[in-house]
Amino acid sequence: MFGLMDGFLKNDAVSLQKDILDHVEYTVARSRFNFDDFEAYQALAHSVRDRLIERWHDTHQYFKKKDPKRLYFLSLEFLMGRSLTNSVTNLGIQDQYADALSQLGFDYEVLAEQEGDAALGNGGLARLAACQMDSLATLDYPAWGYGLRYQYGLFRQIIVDGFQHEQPDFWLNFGNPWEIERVHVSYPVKFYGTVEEEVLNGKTFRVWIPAESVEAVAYDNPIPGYGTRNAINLRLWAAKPSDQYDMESYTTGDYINAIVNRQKAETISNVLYPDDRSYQGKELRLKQQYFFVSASLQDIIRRFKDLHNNFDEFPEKVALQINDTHPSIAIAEVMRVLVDEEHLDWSKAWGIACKIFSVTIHAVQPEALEKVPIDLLGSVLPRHLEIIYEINYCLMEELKKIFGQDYDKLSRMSIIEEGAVKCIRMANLSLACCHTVNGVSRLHLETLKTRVFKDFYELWPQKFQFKTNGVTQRRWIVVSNPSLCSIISKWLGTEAWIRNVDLIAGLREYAEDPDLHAEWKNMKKVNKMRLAEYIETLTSVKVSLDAMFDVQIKRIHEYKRQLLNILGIIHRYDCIKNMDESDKRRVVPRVCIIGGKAAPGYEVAKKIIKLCHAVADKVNIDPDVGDLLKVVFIPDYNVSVAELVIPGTDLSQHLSTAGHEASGTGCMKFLMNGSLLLATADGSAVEIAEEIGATNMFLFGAKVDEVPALREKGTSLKGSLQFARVVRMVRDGHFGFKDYFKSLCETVEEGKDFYLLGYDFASYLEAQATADRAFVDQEKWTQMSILSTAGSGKFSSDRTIEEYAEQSWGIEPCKCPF
Ligand SMILES: CCc1ccc([C@H](C)CC(=O)N[C@@H]2O[C@H](CO)[C@@H](O)[C@H](O)[C@H]2O)cc1
Repeated sequence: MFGLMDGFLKNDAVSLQKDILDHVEYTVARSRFNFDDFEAYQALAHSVRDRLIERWHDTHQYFKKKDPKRLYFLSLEFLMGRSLTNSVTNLGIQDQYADALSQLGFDYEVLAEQEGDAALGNGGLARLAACQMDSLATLDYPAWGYGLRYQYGLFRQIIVDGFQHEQPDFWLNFGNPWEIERVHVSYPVKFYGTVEEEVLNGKTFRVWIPAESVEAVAYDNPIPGYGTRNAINLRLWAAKPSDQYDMESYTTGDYINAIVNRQKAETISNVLYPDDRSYQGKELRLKQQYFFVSASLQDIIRRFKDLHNNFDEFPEKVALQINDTHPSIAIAEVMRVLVDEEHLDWSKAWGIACKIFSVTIHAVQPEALEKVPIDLLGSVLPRHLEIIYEINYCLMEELKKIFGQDYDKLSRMSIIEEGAVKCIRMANLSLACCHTVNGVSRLHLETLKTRVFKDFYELWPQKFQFKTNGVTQRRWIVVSNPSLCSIISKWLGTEAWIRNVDLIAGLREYAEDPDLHAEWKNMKKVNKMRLAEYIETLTSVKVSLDAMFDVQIKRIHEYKRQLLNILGIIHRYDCIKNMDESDKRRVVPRVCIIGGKAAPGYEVAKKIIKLCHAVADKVNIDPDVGDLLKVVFIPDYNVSVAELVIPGTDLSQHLSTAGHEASGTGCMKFLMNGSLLLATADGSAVEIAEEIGATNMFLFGAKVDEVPALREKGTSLKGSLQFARVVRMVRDGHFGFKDYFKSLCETVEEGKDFYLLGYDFASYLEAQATADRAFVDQEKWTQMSILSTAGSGKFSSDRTIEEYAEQSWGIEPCKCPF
């Protein structure tokens, strides 16, 4: 029903052809008789964009009419990936487009490959934000996403002789059909300067006299919901020189300098920080955070004031979600605007701030929590520093009333961190203000309650909640695994699961059905063939489809223990080398696939990437091993690569030391696609085991409450003999680069093995052996695979968003009727 008649634009194949050819001629400006695949893609994208814009307009007209409470989702990162196929799928016109294009002599898949990824983020946090936008739109919530329009996304990973090199990702080179530049939606953002005292009818006010102004211009990215007319907005800000010419240099003919200064302004939003580890207190990073926060709040308050003139109503109309502490300067900015510009008194303003803000923390390691040096904040945002001091003063006064002279606790809870470099603890600022503090899995919240934010939890237990992460089944099944999508719809007898994924549990009753098994195995084979072709094209390694495709794809981090995976591979290789032919016949062939980017300055992570290549170079050419074991590092891992690798995976690995992965979302995508999980009981894996049954996955390793004691043990903690042997092989140069890998081996030496690779190695090998045995019985494996998909419903971002809407944001669906 929906999709055929779409506003004014028709979606029958002939109309689509006409629109595409019109865009070839009038938008891409190529003759309709001579254009290449990329130009065809651009024209196709613009014809889809037209249909998104119609829905965007209708949705926002309707929101304006209904004036519902809106959610504003502030995130410094959105990892959107490609938009074309996701958009036509959510518009429900994929088939019409495929027909229209084939009649024009084009293959839809070929054109879809022309699109580059929008990689405006690092990893989990960023992709989660993108999945959540898809669910917010599909569930008809009146929501806006706000972020930065980086000109350079996450670097391209180029591998040269096994080493990672970073290449700038200038993704806007050929323009971006998925955005609409809103030249009229722009706001000045101020920086630096001083704060003066001003008296106004007897009342003294603090007035910020900024020294620099940069213009923020909006770029709108329509986000279509699936199976609804609603399309919400992701508004990304780009910095432009403000039109206030500094006439001074202009008149002195120092024209060039004037232009250079103007250009300097633009750099604020230019590049994404590629580091998802610790916060380095960089000035540009702080300016990026304040730039998008200030522009977003000016936009939000302008929209509120269009229909309201009393800030008492603000909390009823606005919910502000900050994605980790990166946008938490927004708290000080709201106080500045309400007190300095709207002249509300402090406590009233604070009351409003505490009603509108909620935060989600995505990290476990205290060092990932942001601390801004006071000098830096004082120079870039002098008035905000004053406000944060005032907020901290009120907090300390409140705590003194409760905890008296317990100065240790007061100094732990203070927003101001004394010490060599006095800092602002952005997490404590967020906790002091936000009405809800969310963890991203049940286990993560326990860690926040008992370790990271213990003091605050004891003071405000009601603020602490968890919203277990989720992923959108639209992109991660319907778009990336169409053959699985049709199997599910066929056996459930409906497509309703795409909007209501709890229905997917209906597959359970067919988990042993031989016909479903046959279709399921064929689906996996088709996806493995696609992956095998991709691997051969990229790495010229030929892999056998009968092998188990074993995958670990995520950012490279010591706590994610890609090194444990590689040491496990070396063990497997070593065993095969020492086998006789009869033993070899019982070996379950494996293709071990690893992929992920290392933060440019993260040396240990880069060594792990090199070691993976060094092992691959040795194993893949070893005649004694042949097809029994292949090792592949997939370069430049990103959203589109994940969409290709995940459907073709038999076994996925999630090896974080228990207590270190806040949630993990890759595991959920593998689960939805019927790949079995080999994992530690960490983050969301614990909840996955509850949903599908621990016997349908391969759990191993120390449990979260065992880790601290094991670490205490230090040198007395003996790794297994096998572990010592494989580390020795690396140290002795078995894979070359002896000196280069020395420090890497030292990270897992007894007494220094912080992430417990040695301790967990034995149970890891056991879990791997159990997986081997399970894989031999293909019917058993297929049943476990079907039960994995059937148990994945909980891990849809739709469930996550519904929980946030009901328990944190207090927003209701607002479905555009026409
Ligand atoms: C300041 C630099 C920086 C940038 C990004 C981050 C992110 C919080 C890191 C991140 O992506 N965390 C991941 O978030 C996912 C979504 O909630 C979780 O599933 C992962 O467990 C968590 O590591 C930390 C530090």
